[in-house]
Amino acid sequence: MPPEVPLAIDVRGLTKRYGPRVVVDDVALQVRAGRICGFLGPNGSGKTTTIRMLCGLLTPDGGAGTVLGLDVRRDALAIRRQVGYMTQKFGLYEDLSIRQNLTFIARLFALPDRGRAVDDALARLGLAERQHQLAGALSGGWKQRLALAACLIHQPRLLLLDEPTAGVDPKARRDFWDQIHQLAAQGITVLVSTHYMDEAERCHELVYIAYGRVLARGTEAEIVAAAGLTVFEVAGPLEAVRTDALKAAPGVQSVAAFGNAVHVAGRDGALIQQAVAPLAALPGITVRRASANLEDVFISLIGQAQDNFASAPGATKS
Ligand SMILES: Nc1ncnc2c1ncn2[C@@H]1O[C@H](COP(=O)(O)OP(=O)(O)OP(=O)(O)O)[C@@H](O)[C@H]1O
Repeated sequence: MPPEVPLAIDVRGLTKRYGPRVVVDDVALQVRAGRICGFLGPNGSGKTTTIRMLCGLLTPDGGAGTVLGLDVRRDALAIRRQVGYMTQKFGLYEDLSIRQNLTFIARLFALPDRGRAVDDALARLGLAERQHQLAGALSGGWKQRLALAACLIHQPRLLLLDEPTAGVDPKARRDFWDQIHQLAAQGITVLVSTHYMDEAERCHELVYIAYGRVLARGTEAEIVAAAGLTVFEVAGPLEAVRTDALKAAPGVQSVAAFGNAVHVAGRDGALIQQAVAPLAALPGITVRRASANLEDVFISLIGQAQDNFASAPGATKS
């Protein structure tokens, strides 16, 4: 990405406390215009809180920076007008039709030509034919599409999407991601939180947060490389494999099942090899070196974070 592309999000030191608990702790985020940045982390790690500070709905207790060139502390109202925020709950009126929901949002933004803005949003998301259906009667995938239409109606330059595909079927998720990539190609910046690894892989770049702190950032390849994990895949009749013993073995940071295999990962290659070597003697079991994937890395990072932060005063528990 050429450095002359402006930063749509450029914040540092972002911090939020609830009482004695620091739920977002010194977070820095930089996302260039037109990029799709995946925001990952376990439940309760501070993603929603960070997103709400970025769109001006929550005032940070610390930190500074800009969103779309506007001051994240001073210009909250102006930021809100240029940002599309999709919440986890979609925020639709179930007893209004698709069109009525969009008209309502267009009114909230006091858009000058409401009818046209609604028509454009309906057309863009393929909702025109269903415009008179009640939102409450739509399937999860169509609700999600309507929610995306609603957050695009004022033509925002930045989309903040908080777990937009939770509970949505694979076809609808694929359509959604195609749409997100089309929007990014038009120059719209997207910060999207997700728990799905296949969605993380569709992002241009990723930020991983746990206990309110950023633990990893970069492209998928950069994050995997930086983690420096050694991974062995143990496959075969896994009933014979004592995964609890594996988890407790020195140097093992994660043991995760993938279909008929488990991935055993850690940073110390020699220790990992030592842990898995005896398994190769079990009947039908094969042990081979594998490439680390994002999930291996994130499981390993959260394990380290638990050791480092979970017992710290004010730590958030997920
Ligand atoms: N208004 C509030 N008052 C007190 N604590 C809060 C408040 N809002 C959030 N928290 C706490 O802050 C922490 C971070 O919450 P947040 O919703 O930002 O996490 P998240 O990463 O979005 O989680 P999830 O993946 O489950 O959506 C959690 O421990 C949560 O309980």
